[in-house]
Amino acid sequence: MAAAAAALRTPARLGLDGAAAGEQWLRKRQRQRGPPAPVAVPCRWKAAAAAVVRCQRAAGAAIVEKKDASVAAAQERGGDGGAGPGLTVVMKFGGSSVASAERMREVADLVLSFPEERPVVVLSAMGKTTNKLLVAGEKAVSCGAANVSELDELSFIKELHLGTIDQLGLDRSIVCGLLDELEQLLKGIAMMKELTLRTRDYLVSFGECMSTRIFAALLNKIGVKARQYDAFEIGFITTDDFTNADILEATYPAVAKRLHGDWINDPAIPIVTGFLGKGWRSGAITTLGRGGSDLTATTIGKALGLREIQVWKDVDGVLTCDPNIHPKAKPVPYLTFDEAAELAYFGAQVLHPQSMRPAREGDIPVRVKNSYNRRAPGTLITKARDMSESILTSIVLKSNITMLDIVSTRMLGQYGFLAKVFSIFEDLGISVDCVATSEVSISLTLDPSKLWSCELVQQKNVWNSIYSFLILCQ
Ligand SMILES: Nc1ncnc2c1ncn2[C@@H]1O[C@H](COP(=O)(O)OP(=O)(O)O)[C@@H](O)[C@H]1O
Ligand SMILES: N[C@@H](CC(=O)OP(=O)(O)O)C(=O)O
Repeated sequence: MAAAAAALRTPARLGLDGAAAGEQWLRKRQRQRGPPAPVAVPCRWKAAAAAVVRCQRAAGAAIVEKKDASVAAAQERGGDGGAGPGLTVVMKFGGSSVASAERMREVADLVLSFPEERPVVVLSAMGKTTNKLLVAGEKAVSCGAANVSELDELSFIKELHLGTIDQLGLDRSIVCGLLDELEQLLKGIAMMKELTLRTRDYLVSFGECMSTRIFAALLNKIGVKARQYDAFEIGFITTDDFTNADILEATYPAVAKRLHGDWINDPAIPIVTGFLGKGWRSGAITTLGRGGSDLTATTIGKALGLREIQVWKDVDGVLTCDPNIHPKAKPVPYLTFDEAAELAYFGAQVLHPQSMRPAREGDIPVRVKNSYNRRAPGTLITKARDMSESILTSIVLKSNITMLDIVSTRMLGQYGFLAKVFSIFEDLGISVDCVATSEVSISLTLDPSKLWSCELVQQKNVWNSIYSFLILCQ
């Protein structure tokens, strides 16, 4: 892998210094683009705006609504993902892909190596920035406001971002305001001696806000017009479940309207923050759960009805198992949305568990590729695939499972027993992963992220309801 990456970094291939690659790309783009077309169906957007209002009045309904207004609108627009003037693909780059100045250059080169595409770029925070921000927040709770400036993690984040900007020859002012704001926030946490989930989301948002600003500035410097967007400012509307928010249906028309409208009026590659949204009730910054930039990418793909969603990682696609467990894991060439969703849900860290949903709903292929080894074919995820040869697709390991065994002879020949058990979990809002039953027992595994994020395990009444049910069963 190191050899492949080194080969791709030759100056001839990069060609970024003289802005030649950028200018070449721009010229080709202008030849292909032709005259800008108006937004084809303005009445659709009025319908979408009405949907936003409905969502604000009844969030619950908005969460469960499955209607695909944005997909229909995008398709009716004449297929922005086709040969028309619109954007064609999403290219999402994870933290490992943009971990340094050298990696940012490499990714810029990679984006420009597809001159036939009109991409939307989604970025995660640089390298391990999100983890560092979280540790800084934890430390700030007890370190005292006077000591915040000395936190190792804050110094690391400052050095990483300012160092990257210097190496790329950009202006430090791109992130100076954000770094000051970050330090102020950490001082606020230190003064309050508390780090709420809401503050945690605000805190980690600095990672994506900085990486996207740096990358957009890099593209502009090399002569490729790019425009940075904070997802929470362009219509990514979510539930107010801080650290694990769900995207609301109103997001699709809002995001499509903004990105498509800007592109038509003044074409520039959109560079969008992954992972972030805006709580519909609180108006505060939310996050989509760890690894949530994948979901940002598929949401944009569906919103704009794009041709393809590309998710660029540091591995050759979805592998037959976690390479940290078995280094000889092999890439899986094809997967269905359902298989990928299941793998992600049951622990394959490579994709965000919810990320397949928008892609499946919009029927947009997802390609998982390696930004360190771009020639590797990667994994193509689509609605259906040839299953005739497949025996075992991939193996995942999910640790920290909470398992509950309910054993009672009162189940024998009875009806409604399972219904009673599951109604308790429904009341408590606990998601059940796996179920096995026999005539006298039920074994359940519970989704740990929901358990811990809701802090349900600490609520006595939860366990009281389960215990009293178990006693009833005896
Ligand atoms: N089945 C799997 N296939 C591929 N990668 C996996 C799998 N299970 C776990 N991983 C891990 O997921 C990592 C890629 O996901 P992630 O770190 O979220 O990437 P990024 O930050 O680039 O989006 C890989 O480096 C690998 O260690
Ligand atoms: N930066 C966030 C969001 C994300 O998607 O990251 P990555 O693409 O590097 O997994 C995280 O670390 O969770």
